[in-house]
Amino acid sequence: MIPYKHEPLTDFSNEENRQAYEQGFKVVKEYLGQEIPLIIGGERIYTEDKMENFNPSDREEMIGYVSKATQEHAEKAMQVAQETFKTWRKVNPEVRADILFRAAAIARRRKFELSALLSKEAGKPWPEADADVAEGIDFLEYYGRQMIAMKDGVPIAQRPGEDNRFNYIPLGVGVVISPWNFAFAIMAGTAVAAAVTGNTVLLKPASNTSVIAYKFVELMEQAGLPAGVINFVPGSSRDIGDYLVDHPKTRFVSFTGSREVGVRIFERAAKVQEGQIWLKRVIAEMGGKDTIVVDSDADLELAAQSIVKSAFGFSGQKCSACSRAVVVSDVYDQVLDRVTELTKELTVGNPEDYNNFMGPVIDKGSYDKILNYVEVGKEEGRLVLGGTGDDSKGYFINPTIFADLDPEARIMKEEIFGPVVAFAKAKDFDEAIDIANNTDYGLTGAVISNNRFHLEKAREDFHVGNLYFNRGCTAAVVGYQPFGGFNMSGTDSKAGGPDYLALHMQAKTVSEMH
Ligand SMILES: NC(=O)c1ccc[n+]([C@@H]2O[C@H](COP(=O)([O-])OP(=O)(O)OC[C@H]3O[C@@H](n4cnc5c(N)ncnc54)[C@H](O)[C@@H]3O)[C@@H](O)[C@H]2O)c1
Ligand SMILES: N[C@@H](CCC=O)C(=O)O
Repeated sequence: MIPYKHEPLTDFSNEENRQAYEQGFKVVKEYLGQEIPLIIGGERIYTEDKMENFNPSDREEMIGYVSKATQEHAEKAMQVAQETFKTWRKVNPEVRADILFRAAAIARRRKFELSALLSKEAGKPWPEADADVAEGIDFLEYYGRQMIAMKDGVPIAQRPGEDNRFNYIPLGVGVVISPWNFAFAIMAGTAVAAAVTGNTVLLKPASNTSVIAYKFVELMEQAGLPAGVINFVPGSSRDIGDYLVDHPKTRFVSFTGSREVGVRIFERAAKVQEGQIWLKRVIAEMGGKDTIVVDSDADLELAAQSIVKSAFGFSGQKCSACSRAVVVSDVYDQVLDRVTELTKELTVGNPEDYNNFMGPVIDKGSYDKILNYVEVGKEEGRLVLGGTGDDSKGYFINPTIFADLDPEARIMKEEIFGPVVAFAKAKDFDEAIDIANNTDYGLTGAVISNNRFHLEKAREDFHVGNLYFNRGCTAAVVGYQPFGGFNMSGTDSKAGGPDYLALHMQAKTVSEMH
């Protein structure tokens, strides 16, 4: 088996690749507006009540009509998953890994279709969609290899006449709850991390992006995943969210999403339900309020480029997005002016057009929430650019820059999850790091500096799970920059990292006396 290497991103300056993406749209158009079933134990179940998934760039275009799981369906899926676990847990880890490798190959062959679907269902510009699919392929390749590496456990101390073994075994039935913003990568990564380690899964994707999740479960079946290992239960979190989390047979919950929901899940999962014989494990990857710090001795062009790309890529709808720029005062105006200049060049429009850098935000709820924060920003700071939106056809918000914020301002502390960046001035580098650390989160951050001692200070004191030097604060690559945050950014797990699969297993010691 060749060593892991991340999936290369597509070069869209190449005409052939652009044509392949356009062809991807043609393939997607063949199944737009399809009815999407639940998948429980391999059985397709179509429900009367459905979610209407629309294109956030053009809400008249329906992506699919997705069946909604009820608590009865969730219960059926739980029973199927428990039964399947009895056999799946005993399948050779190398066989489980082979399924992931085959799934990666299938996804690679279909990557333009999958990316085109993300452009439609999640409003992702081509490069962002391509990166999302590439990351999903990376998770499949990386976790497959990780499982093989862990299959024989860890050597432990031995004594004459004794054979001591330390092996990892699966946990049981996992509820995997995924977000809409990395609708392929995170949904696929969290589901296969649970499955490849021998668990069975109830997958509840975000409602906005359930069609790509369905396509993924189909793809896993094509790769040979047995029925009942991943059960697809899209639906309203109001109807089945608590039910899945509270269920006494739920052994663990792997959640990626907002702080608010993550805290709710963490609290509910802590309660031992009637008939429950374990403490549920919760793996949570939550929100962020991420900062790029710019030092006085720094490449200011790099700083400006990094802020713009990290703040406005995918309309800032990333937990890793740069929503705060903290700049040392003697270079503040220069950096702010350059960021403003670069931002004016960004194109906003339907992401099906390759030339658009930014597409829409995901839905009306997000649109209204972000514009509400714009009004807050106008009270707290100086609006330098943007602050407007257009929801006549889709949910488009222009890239927005606020300046001269107090470090304690709301738009400096609360996750907006949109194309809004707030600038604050620091009197020196030490103060900049203090401001960077003043949120409840601890996900990503970046420092743009040529001062080695300042970088080393940041390495020690800038309290985020993913810290980057002299680059932007988004775009962790699986296996190279394991991803996950501190404090209210989650349970300190690191997706795409060497210890991630262990979170889905438990260690067993067996000692034989000869
Ligand atoms: N840390 C990370 O790696 C990471 C990655 C992506 C997104 N996020 C965060 O996710 C948020 C954006 O994603 P979102 O809008 O999908 O988040 P969300 O919390 O609204 O929803 C996430 C998932 O939880 C489900 N859900 C909602 N309420 C639930 C409940 N009561 N019980 C069970 N499930 C429930 C949703 O249906 C969805 O599938 C942002 O805060 C972002 O920072 C974090
Ligand atoms: N892992 C992604 C962020 C995921 C959250 O939305 C990145 O590193 O930019």
